[in-house]
Amino acid sequence: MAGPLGLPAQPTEQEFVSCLKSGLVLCNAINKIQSGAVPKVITNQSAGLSWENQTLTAYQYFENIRNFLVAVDELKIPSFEISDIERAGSVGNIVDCILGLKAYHEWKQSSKSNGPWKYLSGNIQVYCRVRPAFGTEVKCSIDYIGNDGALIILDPLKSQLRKNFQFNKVFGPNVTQEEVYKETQSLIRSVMDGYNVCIFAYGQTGSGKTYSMCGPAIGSAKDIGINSMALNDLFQISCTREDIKYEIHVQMVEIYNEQILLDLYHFLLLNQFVSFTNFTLEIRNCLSNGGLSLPDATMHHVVSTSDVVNLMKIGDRNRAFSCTAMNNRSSRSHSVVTIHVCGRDVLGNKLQSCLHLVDLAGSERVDKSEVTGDRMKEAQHINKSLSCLGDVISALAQKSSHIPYRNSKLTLLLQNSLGGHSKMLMLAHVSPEAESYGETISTLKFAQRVSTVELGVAHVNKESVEIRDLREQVFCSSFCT
Ligand SMILES: Nc1ncnc2c1ncn2[C@@H]1O[C@H](COP(=O)(O)OP(=O)(O)OP(=O)(O)O)[C@@H](O)[C@H]1O
Repeated sequence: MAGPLGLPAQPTEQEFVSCLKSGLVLCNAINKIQSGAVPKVITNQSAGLSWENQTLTAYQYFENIRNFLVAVDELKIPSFEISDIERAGSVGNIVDCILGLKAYHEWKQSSKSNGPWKYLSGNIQVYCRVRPAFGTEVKCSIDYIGNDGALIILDPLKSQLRKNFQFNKVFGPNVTQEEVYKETQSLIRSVMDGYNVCIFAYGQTGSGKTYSMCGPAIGSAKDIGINSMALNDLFQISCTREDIKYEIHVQMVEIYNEQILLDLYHFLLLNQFVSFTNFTLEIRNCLSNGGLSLPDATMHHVVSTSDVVNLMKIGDRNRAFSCTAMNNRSSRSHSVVTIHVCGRDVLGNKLQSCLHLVDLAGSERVDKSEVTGDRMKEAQHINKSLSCLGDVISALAQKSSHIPYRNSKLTLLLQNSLGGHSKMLMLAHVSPEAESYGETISTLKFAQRVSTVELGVAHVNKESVEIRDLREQVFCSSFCT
Protein backbone atom coordinates (compact mmCIF):
# COMPACT_ATOMS: atom_id res chain seq x y z
CA MET A 1 0.00 0.00 0.00
CA ALA A 2 2.81 2.38 0.80
CA GLY A 3 4.99 1.26 -2.10
CA PRO A 4 8.47 -0.32 -1.82
CA LEU A 5 9.97 0.36 1.60
CA GLY A 6 13.55 -0.54 0.77
CA LEU A 7 13.62 -3.02 3.62
CA PRO A 8 15.25 -6.46 3.60
CA ALA A 9 12.86 -9.46 3.67
CA GLN A 10 13.49 -9.98 7.39
CA PRO A 11 14.16 -6.48 8.74
CA THR A 12 15.31 -5.95 12.29
CA GLU A 13 13.02 -3.93 14.54
CA GLN A 14 15.39 -0.97 14.25
CA GLU A 15 15.30 -1.13 10.44
CA PHE A 16 11.52 -1.42 10.51
CA VAL A 17 11.07 1.55 12.81
CA SER A 18 13.59 3.75 11.02
CA CYS A 19 11.69 3.25 7.78
CA LEU A 20 8.58 4.65 9.52
CA LYS A 21 10.36 7.46 11.31
CA SER A 22 9.74 10.23 8.77
CA GLY A 23 6.00 9.52 9.00
CA LEU A 24 5.75 9.44 5.20
CA VAL A 25 4.94 5.74 4.93
CA LEU A 26 2.32 5.92 7.69
CA CYS A 27 0.69 9.11 6.36
CA ASN A 28 0.58 7.79 2.80
CA ALA A 29 -0.90 4.47 3.94
CA ILE A 30 -3.64 6.04 6.05
CA ASN A 31 -4.50 8.48 3.26
CA LYS A 32 -4.92 5.60 0.83
CA ILE A 33 -7.25 3.85 3.28
CA GLN A 34 -9.16 6.98 4.28
CA SER A 35 -8.68 9.73 1.75
CA GLY A 36 -7.68 13.05 3.37
CA ALA A 37 -7.16 11.52 6.84
CA VAL A 38 -3.88 13.49 7.08
CA PRO A 39 -4.62 16.68 5.12
CA LYS A 40 -1.02 17.88 4.85
CA VAL A 41 1.85 15.45 4.55
CA ILE A 42 5.32 16.98 4.66
CA THR A 43 7.40 15.40 1.93
CA ASN A 44 10.91 16.15 0.71
CA GLN A 45 9.41 18.19 -2.12
CA SER A 46 6.90 20.10 0.01
CA ALA A 47 9.68 20.88 2.47
CA GLY A 48 11.68 22.27 -0.48
CA LEU A 49 14.53 19.84 -0.03
CA SER A 50 16.82 19.28 -2.99
CA TRP A 51 17.74 15.79 -4.14
CA GLU A 52 21.19 16.20 -2.59
CA ASN A 53 19.69 16.91 0.78
CA GLN A 54 16.76 14.58 1.12
CA THR A 55 16.39 14.07 4.80
CA LEU A 56 13.52 15.72 6.63
CA THR A 57 14.42 17.44 9.84
CA ALA A 58 13.44 15.98 13.19
CA TYR A 59 10.75 18.64 13.50
CA GLN A 60 9.25 17.66 10.16
CA TYR A 61 9.23 13.98 11.16
CA PHE A 62 7.47 14.94 14.33
CA GLU A 63 4.83 16.90 12.42
CA ASN A 64 3.98 13.93 10.17
CA ILE A 65 3.86 11.42 12.99
CA ARG A 66 1.75 13.76 15.13
CA ASN A 67 -0.73 14.29 12.28
CA PHE A 68 -0.84 10.54 11.67
CA LEU A 69 -1.62 9.87 15.35
CA VAL A 70 -4.43 12.44 15.30
CA ALA A 71 -5.93 10.66 12.27
CA VAL A 72 -5.54 7.27 13.96
CA ASP A 73 -7.38 8.53 17.05
CA GLU A 74 -10.19 9.90 14.92
CA LEU A 75 -10.62 6.55 13.21
CA LYS A 76 -10.60 4.77 16.62
CA ILE A 77 -7.59 2.66 15.74
CA PRO A 78 -5.11 1.69 18.51
CA SER A 79 -2.45 4.35 18.78
CA PHE A 80 1.17 4.58 19.96
CA GLU A 81 3.33 7.23 21.61
CA ILE A 82 5.71 9.41 19.61
CA SER A 83 8.45 8.20 21.96
CA ASP A 84 7.80 4.60 20.77
CA ILE A 85 9.06 5.55 17.34
CA GLU A 86 11.93 7.65 18.64
CA ARG A 87 13.35 5.02 20.93
CA ALA A 88 12.42 2.02 18.79
CA GLY A 89 12.01 0.23 22.09
CA SER A 90 8.25 -0.44 22.05
CA VAL A 91 7.67 -1.79 18.59
CA GLY A 92 4.62 -3.72 19.86
CA ASN A 93 2.45 -0.59 20.03
CA ILE A 94 3.47 0.48 16.55
CA VAL A 95 2.69 -2.99 15.19
CA ASP A 96 -0.70 -2.98 16.97
CA CYS A 97 -1.49 0.34 15.33
CA ILE A 98 -0.54 -0.95 11.87
CA LEU A 99 -2.61 -4.09 12.41
CA GLY A 100 -5.52 -1.87 13.48
CA LEU A 101 -5.10 0.09 10.27
CA LYS A 102 -5.12 -3.15 8.32
CA ALA A 103 -8.31 -4.29 10.09
CA TYR A 104 -9.91 -0.93 9.33
CA HIS A 105 -8.99 -1.27 5.66
CA GLU A 106 -10.44 -4.80 5.56
CA TRP A 107 -13.63 -3.61 7.27
CA LYS A 108 -14.00 -0.82 4.70
CA GLN A 109 -13.59 -3.30 1.88
CA SER A 110 -16.02 -5.83 3.36
CA SER A 111 -19.76 -5.65 2.98
CA LYS A 112 -20.10 -4.71 6.66
CA SER A 113 -18.77 -1.20 6.15
CA ASN A 114 -22.38 0.00 6.30
CA GLY A 115 -22.44 -0.99 9.98
CA PRO A 116 -20.40 0.68 12.74
CA TRP A 117 -16.62 0.21 12.86
CA LYS A 118 -15.41 -1.46 16.02
CA TYR A 119 -11.90 -2.70 16.50
CA LEU A 120 -12.66 -6.11 17.99
CA SER A 121 -9.27 -6.58 19.48
CA GLY A 122 -9.04 -4.59 22.71
CA ASN A 123 -6.85 -6.53 25.09
CA ILE A 124 -8.72 -9.75 24.50
CA GLN A 125 -8.58 -11.35 21.14
CA VAL A 126 -10.59 -14.47 20.45
CA TYR A 127 -9.73 -16.73 17.56
CA CYS A 128 -11.33 -20.00 16.60
CA ARG A 129 -9.58 -22.95 14.97
CA VAL A 130 -11.42 -25.82 13.29
CA ARG A 131 -9.40 -29.02 13.12
CA PRO A 132 -9.45 -31.13 9.95
CA ALA A 133 -11.91 -34.04 9.82
CA PHE A 134 -10.46 -37.50 10.27
CA GLY A 135 -11.29 -40.41 7.95
CA THR A 136 -14.23 -41.72 9.96
CA GLU A 137 -15.81 -38.32 10.49
CA VAL A 138 -18.08 -37.83 7.53
CA LYS A 139 -20.88 -35.56 8.69
CA CYS A 140 -19.75 -32.03 9.33
CA SER A 141 -21.37 -29.29 11.41
CA ILE A 142 -19.30 -26.39 10.00
CA ASP A 143 -21.39 -24.53 7.46
CA TYR A 144 -19.33 -21.43 6.69
CA ILE A 145 -15.98 -19.90 7.62
CA GLY A 146 -15.58 -16.23 6.63
CA ASN A 147 -12.35 -14.30 6.13
CA ASP A 148 -13.73 -11.65 8.47
CA GLY A 149 -14.05 -13.89 11.57
CA ALA A 150 -17.58 -15.15 10.87
CA LEU A 151 -18.43 -18.78 11.60
CA ILE A 152 -21.75 -20.53 10.94
CA ILE A 153 -22.60 -23.86 12.55
CA LEU A 154 -25.30 -26.17 11.27
CA ASP A 155 -27.44 -28.30 13.58
CA PRO A 156 -27.08 -31.85 12.19
CA LEU A 157 -30.57 -32.81 13.41
CA LYS A 158 -32.36 -29.71 12.19
CA SER A 159 -30.65 -28.80 8.96
CA GLN A 160 -32.48 -25.49 8.78
CA LEU A 161 -31.03 -24.32 12.10
CA ARG A 162 -27.85 -22.30 11.75
CA LYS A 163 -25.99 -20.47 14.49
CA ASN A 164 -23.79 -17.46 13.73
CA PHE A 165 -20.65 -16.52 15.63
CA GLN A 166 -18.19 -13.70 15.19
CA PHE A 167 -14.54 -13.75 16.29
CA ASN A 168 -11.39 -11.81 15.50
CA LYS A 169 -10.52 -14.56 13.08
CA VAL A 170 -11.46 -18.14 12.27
CA PHE A 171 -8.80 -20.60 11.09
CA GLY A 172 -10.18 -23.30 8.83
CA PRO A 173 -8.96 -26.91 8.76
CA ASN A 174 -6.27 -26.23 6.15
CA VAL A 175 -4.61 -23.34 7.95
CA THR A 176 -1.00 -24.14 8.86
CA GLN A 177 0.67 -23.81 12.25
CA GLU A 178 2.75 -20.95 10.93
CA GLU A 179 -0.31 -19.03 9.73
CA VAL A 180 -1.87 -19.37 13.18
CA TYR A 181 1.34 -18.22 14.83
CA LYS A 182 1.65 -15.22 12.51
CA GLU A 183 -1.67 -13.91 13.84
CA THR A 184 -0.54 -14.20 17.46
CA GLN A 185 3.01 -13.01 16.84
CA SER A 186 2.60 -9.31 17.58
CA LEU A 187 0.92 -10.12 20.89
CA ILE A 188 3.67 -12.55 21.84
CA ARG A 189 6.34 -10.06 20.85
CA SER A 190 4.78 -7.39 23.06
CA VAL A 191 6.06 -9.42 26.05
CA MET A 192 9.50 -8.09 25.12
CA ASP A 193 8.10 -4.55 25.47
CA GLY A 194 6.94 -5.24 29.03
CA TYR A 195 3.36 -6.45 28.62
CA ASN A 196 1.96 -9.47 30.42
CA VAL A 197 0.33 -11.78 27.93
CA CYS A 198 -1.77 -14.90 28.32
CA ILE A 199 -2.68 -17.28 25.51
CA PHE A 200 -5.21 -20.04 26.13
CA ALA A 201 -6.06 -23.05 24.02
CA TYR A 202 -9.65 -23.92 24.89
CA GLY A 203 -11.98 -26.60 23.54
CA GLN A 204 -13.28 -30.12 23.92
CA THR A 205 -11.06 -33.18 24.04
CA GLY A 206 -9.53 -34.02 20.69
CA SER A 207 -10.27 -30.64 19.11
CA GLY A 208 -6.59 -29.77 18.56
CA LYS A 209 -5.50 -27.67 21.59
CA THR A 210 -2.24 -29.54 22.13
CA TYR A 211 -1.63 -29.58 18.39
CA SER A 212 -1.82 -25.77 18.28
CA MET A 213 0.32 -25.19 21.35
CA CYS A 214 2.92 -27.99 21.04
CA GLY A 215 2.53 -29.40 17.53
CA PRO A 216 1.82 -33.08 16.77
CA ALA A 217 3.57 -35.81 18.75
CA ILE A 218 5.38 -36.82 15.53
CA GLY A 219 5.75 -34.16 12.91
CA SER A 220 8.14 -32.12 10.84
CA ALA A 221 9.77 -28.84 11.87
CA LYS A 222 7.08 -26.84 10.07
CA ASP A 223 4.41 -28.33 12.36
CA ILE A 224 5.90 -27.00 15.59
CA GLY A 225 3.38 -25.26 17.80
CA ILE A 226 2.89 -21.80 19.25
CA ASN A 227 5.03 -22.59 22.33
CA SER A 228 8.14 -23.38 20.28
CA MET A 229 7.62 -20.60 17.76
CA ALA A 230 7.11 -18.10 20.59
CA LEU A 231 10.31 -19.17 22.32
CA ASN A 232 12.31 -18.97 19.11
CA ASP A 233 10.88 -15.57 18.38
CA LEU A 234 11.56 -14.17 21.83
CA PHE A 235 15.14 -15.41 21.73
CA GLN A 236 15.63 -13.88 18.34
CA ILE A 237 14.33 -10.53 19.56
CA SER A 238 16.59 -10.65 22.58
CA CYS A 239 19.55 -11.20 20.22
CA THR A 240 18.68 -8.37 17.85
CA ARG A 241 17.88 -5.63 20.38
CA GLU A 242 21.16 -4.10 21.25
CA ASP A 243 19.76 -1.45 23.56
CA ILE A 244 18.18 -3.86 26.05
CA LYS A 245 19.75 -6.83 27.79
CA TYR A 246 17.22 -9.56 28.43
CA GLU A 247 17.03 -12.53 30.72
CA ILE A 248 14.49 -15.18 29.89
CA HIS A 249 13.26 -17.83 32.28
CA VAL A 250 10.91 -20.66 31.48
CA GLN A 251 8.63 -22.33 33.94
CA MET A 252 6.39 -25.34 33.44
CA VAL A 253 3.50 -26.29 35.62
CA GLU A 254 0.73 -28.82 35.39
CA ILE A 255 -2.54 -28.45 37.26
CA TYR A 256 -4.30 -31.72 37.85
CA ASN A 257 -7.31 -32.13 40.14
CA GLU A 258 -6.60 -28.72 41.69
CA GLN A 259 -3.05 -29.77 42.53
CA ILE A 260 0.07 -28.28 41.05
CA LEU A 261 2.19 -31.21 39.98
CA LEU A 262 5.94 -31.37 40.15
CA ASP A 263 7.05 -32.96 37.01
CA LEU A 264 9.65 -35.46 38.18
CA TYR A 265 10.32 -36.57 34.67
CA HIS A 266 11.47 -33.07 33.82
CA PHE A 267 13.53 -33.01 36.90
CA LEU A 268 15.56 -36.07 35.98
CA LEU A 269 15.85 -35.17 32.37
CA LEU A 270 17.05 -31.67 32.95
CA ASN A 271 20.16 -32.89 34.66
CA GLN A 272 21.50 -33.94 31.29
CA PHE A 273 21.89 -30.34 30.26
CA VAL A 274 24.82 -28.14 30.96
CA SER A 275 25.12 -24.40 30.92
CA PHE A 276 26.92 -21.97 28.56
CA THR A 277 24.42 -20.03 26.67
CA ASN A 278 23.88 -16.35 26.09
CA PHE A 279 20.70 -16.61 28.08
CA THR A 280 19.82 -18.22 31.30
CA LEU A 281 16.93 -20.53 30.81
CA GLU A 282 15.49 -21.48 34.09
CA ILE A 283 13.28 -24.50 34.23
CA ARG A 284 11.35 -24.41 37.44
CA ASN A 285 9.34 -27.36 38.46
CA CYS A 286 7.85 -25.34 41.21
CA LEU A 287 7.22 -21.72 41.83
CA SER A 288 6.01 -19.18 44.25
CA ASN A 289 3.52 -16.93 42.57
CA GLY A 290 1.55 -14.24 44.37
CA GLY A 291 0.04 -16.18 47.22
CA LEU A 292 0.42 -19.54 45.55
CA SER A 293 3.18 -21.25 47.40
CA LEU A 294 4.95 -24.17 45.84
CA PRO A 295 7.98 -26.15 46.95
CA ASP A 296 11.66 -25.60 45.98
CA ALA A 297 12.61 -24.09 42.70
CA THR A 298 15.28 -25.86 40.73
CA MET A 299 17.50 -23.98 38.33
CA HIS A 300 18.92 -25.64 35.25
CA HIS A 301 20.68 -24.27 32.25
CA VAL A 302 20.01 -25.58 28.80
CA VAL A 303 21.94 -25.07 25.63
CA SER A 304 19.32 -23.98 23.15
CA THR A 305 15.69 -23.26 22.48
CA SER A 306 15.25 -26.69 20.98
CA ASP A 307 16.24 -28.27 24.30
CA VAL A 308 13.44 -26.37 25.97
CA VAL A 309 11.05 -27.30 23.21
CA ASN A 310 11.90 -30.98 23.60
CA LEU A 311 11.32 -30.67 27.31
CA MET A 312 7.94 -29.15 26.70
CA LYS A 313 7.07 -32.08 24.46
CA ILE A 314 8.17 -34.62 27.02
CA GLY A 315 6.34 -32.73 29.73
CA ASP A 316 3.28 -32.75 27.57
CA ARG A 317 3.45 -36.47 26.96
CA ASN A 318 3.91 -36.87 30.65
CA ARG A 319 0.69 -35.09 31.43
CA ALA A 320 -2.01 -37.07 33.15
CA PHE A 321 -3.48 -39.05 30.31
CA SER A 322 -6.44 -41.33 30.76
CA CYS A 323 -9.13 -42.99 28.71
CA THR A 324 -12.50 -41.44 28.23
CA ALA A 325 -15.27 -42.51 25.95
CA MET A 326 -14.23 -39.78 23.54
CA ASN A 327 -10.50 -39.85 23.28
CA ASN A 328 -8.14 -42.48 24.58
CA ARG A 329 -5.28 -39.99 24.93
CA SER A 330 -7.26 -37.33 26.57
CA SER A 331 -5.18 -34.96 28.65
CA ARG A 332 -6.99 -34.25 31.87
CA SER A 333 -4.83 -31.48 33.23
CA HIS A 334 -4.07 -27.88 32.44
CA SER A 335 -0.53 -27.29 31.27
CA VAL A 336 0.97 -23.84 31.79
CA VAL A 337 4.28 -22.85 30.22
CA THR A 338 5.37 -19.44 31.49
CA ILE A 339 8.14 -17.40 29.91
CA HIS A 340 9.41 -14.71 32.27
CA VAL A 341 11.18 -11.81 30.62
CA CYS A 342 13.34 -9.31 32.41
CA GLY A 343 15.01 -6.53 30.44
CA ARG A 344 17.32 -3.70 31.37
CA ASP A 345 18.42 -0.93 29.03
CA VAL A 346 21.72 0.91 29.06
CA LEU A 347 20.26 3.67 31.24
CA GLY A 348 19.18 1.12 33.83
CA ASN A 349 15.43 1.24 33.06
CA LYS A 350 13.93 -2.13 33.85
CA LEU A 351 10.99 -4.04 32.40
CA GLN A 352 9.53 -7.27 33.64
CA SER A 353 6.77 -9.26 32.04
CA CYS A 354 5.56 -12.77 31.41
CA LEU A 355 3.90 -14.83 28.75
CA HIS A 356 1.63 -17.68 29.87
CA LEU A 357 0.98 -20.33 27.25
CA VAL A 358 -1.89 -22.43 28.52
CA ASP A 359 -3.12 -25.72 27.11
CA LEU A 360 -6.35 -26.23 29.01
CA ALA A 361 -7.84 -29.62 29.79
CA GLY A 362 -10.77 -30.74 27.60
CA SER A 363 -13.95 -28.79 28.24
CA GLU A 364 -16.51 -31.53 27.52
CA ARG A 365 -19.43 -32.03 29.81
CA VAL A 366 -19.26 -34.77 32.43
CA ASP A 367 -22.42 -36.53 31.26
CA LYS A 368 -21.11 -37.06 27.75
CA SER A 369 -17.77 -38.40 28.89
CA GLU A 370 -19.54 -41.42 30.43
CA VAL A 371 -17.06 -41.47 33.24
CA THR A 372 -17.26 -42.68 36.82
CA GLY A 373 -15.03 -42.80 39.90
CA ASP A 374 -11.64 -41.11 39.55
CA ARG A 375 -12.37 -40.04 36.00
CA MET A 376 -15.57 -38.38 37.18
CA LYS A 377 -13.57 -36.54 39.85
CA GLU A 378 -11.12 -35.33 37.19
CA ALA A 379 -13.93 -34.15 34.94
CA GLN A 380 -15.57 -32.30 37.83
CA HIS A 381 -12.29 -30.56 38.70
CA ILE A 382 -11.79 -29.58 35.08
CA ASN A 383 -15.32 -28.25 34.77
CA LYS A 384 -14.97 -26.34 38.02
CA SER A 385 -11.66 -24.71 37.10
CA LEU A 386 -12.92 -23.79 33.63
CA SER A 387 -16.03 -22.26 35.13
CA CYS A 388 -13.82 -20.33 37.59
CA LEU A 389 -11.90 -19.03 34.58
CA GLY A 390 -15.22 -17.95 33.07
CA ASP A 391 -16.18 -16.25 36.36
CA VAL A 392 -12.91 -14.31 36.45
CA ILE A 393 -13.40 -13.19 32.86
CA SER A 394 -17.02 -12.16 33.59
CA ALA A 395 -15.96 -10.23 36.69
CA LEU A 396 -13.31 -8.46 34.61
CA ALA A 397 -15.91 -7.70 31.95
CA GLN A 398 -18.24 -6.17 34.52
CA LYS A 399 -15.34 -4.23 36.04
CA SER A 400 -16.32 -5.81 39.34
CA SER A 401 -14.43 -4.67 42.44
CA HIS A 402 -13.82 -8.30 43.42
CA ILE A 403 -12.24 -10.65 40.90
CA PRO A 404 -12.50 -14.26 42.16
CA TYR A 405 -8.94 -15.34 41.31
CA ARG A 406 -8.64 -17.45 44.44
CA ASN A 407 -11.43 -19.85 43.46
CA SER A 408 -9.13 -22.10 41.45
CA LYS A 409 -5.42 -22.84 41.15
CA LEU A 410 -5.54 -22.00 37.46
CA THR A 411 -6.86 -18.46 37.93
CA LEU A 412 -4.57 -17.91 40.90
CA LEU A 413 -1.54 -18.95 38.88
CA LEU A 414 -2.50 -16.72 35.96
CA GLN A 415 -3.60 -13.80 38.12
CA ASN A 416 -0.91 -11.37 36.89
CA SER A 417 -1.92 -11.94 33.28
CA LEU A 418 -5.68 -12.01 33.71
CA GLY A 419 -6.15 -8.47 34.83
CA GLY A 420 -7.16 -5.28 33.16
CA HIS A 421 -3.62 -4.35 32.29
CA SER A 422 -2.54 -7.44 30.39
CA LYS A 423 -3.22 -8.80 26.95
CA MET A 424 -5.09 -12.02 26.44
CA LEU A 425 -5.78 -14.28 23.51
CA MET A 426 -8.13 -17.24 23.48
CA LEU A 427 -7.79 -19.82 20.77
CA ALA A 428 -11.06 -21.76 20.86
CA HIS A 429 -10.83 -25.13 19.16
CA VAL A 430 -13.67 -27.06 17.61
CA SER A 431 -13.97 -30.47 16.01
CA PRO A 432 -15.78 -30.43 12.68
CA GLU A 433 -17.81 -33.61 13.01
CA ALA A 434 -21.58 -33.45 13.48
CA GLU A 435 -21.39 -35.64 16.58
CA SER A 436 -19.57 -32.85 18.43
CA TYR A 437 -22.26 -30.31 17.63
CA GLY A 438 -23.32 -29.79 21.28
CA GLU A 439 -19.72 -29.33 22.47
CA THR A 440 -18.91 -27.10 19.53
CA ILE A 441 -21.81 -24.79 20.38
CA SER A 442 -20.86 -24.65 24.06
CA THR A 443 -17.19 -23.93 23.20
CA LEU A 444 -18.19 -21.18 20.79
CA LYS A 445 -20.64 -19.64 23.26
CA PHE A 446 -17.92 -19.51 25.91
CA ALA A 447 -15.49 -17.97 23.42
CA GLN A 448 -18.10 -15.47 22.26
CA ARG A 449 -18.67 -14.43 25.87
CA VAL A 450 -14.93 -13.90 26.31
CA SER A 451 -14.77 -11.82 23.12
CA THR A 452 -17.28 -9.34 24.49
CA VAL A 453 -15.00 -8.49 27.41
CA GLU A 454 -13.39 -5.09 27.14
CA LEU A 455 -10.47 -4.67 29.46
CA GLY A 456 -8.73 -1.37 30.06
CA VAL A 457 -5.61 -0.32 28.22
CA ALA A 458 -2.76 -2.79 28.64
CA HIS A 459 0.10 -1.41 30.71
CA VAL A 460 3.81 -1.85 30.23
CA ASN A 461 5.57 -3.13 33.33
CA LYS A 462 8.47 -0.72 33.22
CA GLU A 463 10.32 0.95 36.00
CA SER A 464 12.45 3.89 34.95
CA VAL A 465 15.69 4.82 36.64
CA GLU A 466 14.01 8.01 37.91
CA ILE A 467 11.21 6.06 39.58
CA ARG A 468 13.67 3.66 41.14
CA ASP A 469 15.78 6.56 42.42
CA LEU A 470 12.71 8.22 43.90
CA ARG A 471 11.61 4.98 45.50
CA GLU A 472 15.05 4.56 47.02
CA GLN A 473 15.02 8.16 48.28
CA VAL A 474 11.61 7.61 49.91
CA PHE A 475 12.83 4.39 51.42
CA CYS A 476 16.05 6.03 52.71
CA SER A 477 14.28 9.02 54.20
CA SER A 478 11.66 6.89 55.96
CA PHE A 479 14.40 4.55 57.14
CA CYS A 480 16.56 7.40 58.50
CA THR A 481 13.75 9.20 60.33
N1 LIG B 1 -4.96 -28.57 12.72
C1 LIG B 1 -4.66 -29.88 12.77
N2 LIG B 1 -4.08 -30.49 11.72
C2 LIG B 1 -3.77 -31.79 11.74
N3 LIG B 1 -4.04 -32.62 12.79
C3 LIG B 1 -4.62 -32.08 13.87
C4 LIG B 1 -4.96 -30.69 13.92
N4 LIG B 1 -5.53 -30.44 15.11
C5 LIG B 1 -5.53 -31.61 15.77
N5 LIG B 1 -4.98 -32.59 15.03
C6 LIG B 1 -4.84 -34.00 15.44
O1 LIG B 1 -6.02 -34.36 16.13
C7 LIG B 1 -5.75 -35.17 17.27
C8 LIG B 1 -6.30 -34.52 18.54
O2 LIG B 1 -5.63 -33.30 18.72
P1 LIG B 1 -5.07 -32.83 20.15
O3 LIG B 1 -4.47 -33.97 20.90
O4 LIG B 1 -4.23 -31.65 19.91
O5 LIG B 1 -6.44 -32.45 20.85
P2 LIG B 1 -6.64 -31.78 22.28
O6 LIG B 1 -7.73 -30.80 22.12
O7 LIG B 1 -5.37 -31.29 22.83
O8 LIG B 1 -7.18 -32.99 23.13
P3 LIG B 1 -7.04 -33.20 24.72
O9 LIG B 1 -8.02 -32.31 25.40
O10 LIG B 1 -7.38 -34.63 24.87
O11 LIG B 1 -5.62 -32.89 25.08
C9 LIG B 1 -4.24 -35.33 17.31
O12 LIG B 1 -3.93 -36.56 16.67
C10 LIG B 1 -3.72 -34.18 16.48
O13 LIG B 1 -2.47 -34.47 15.88
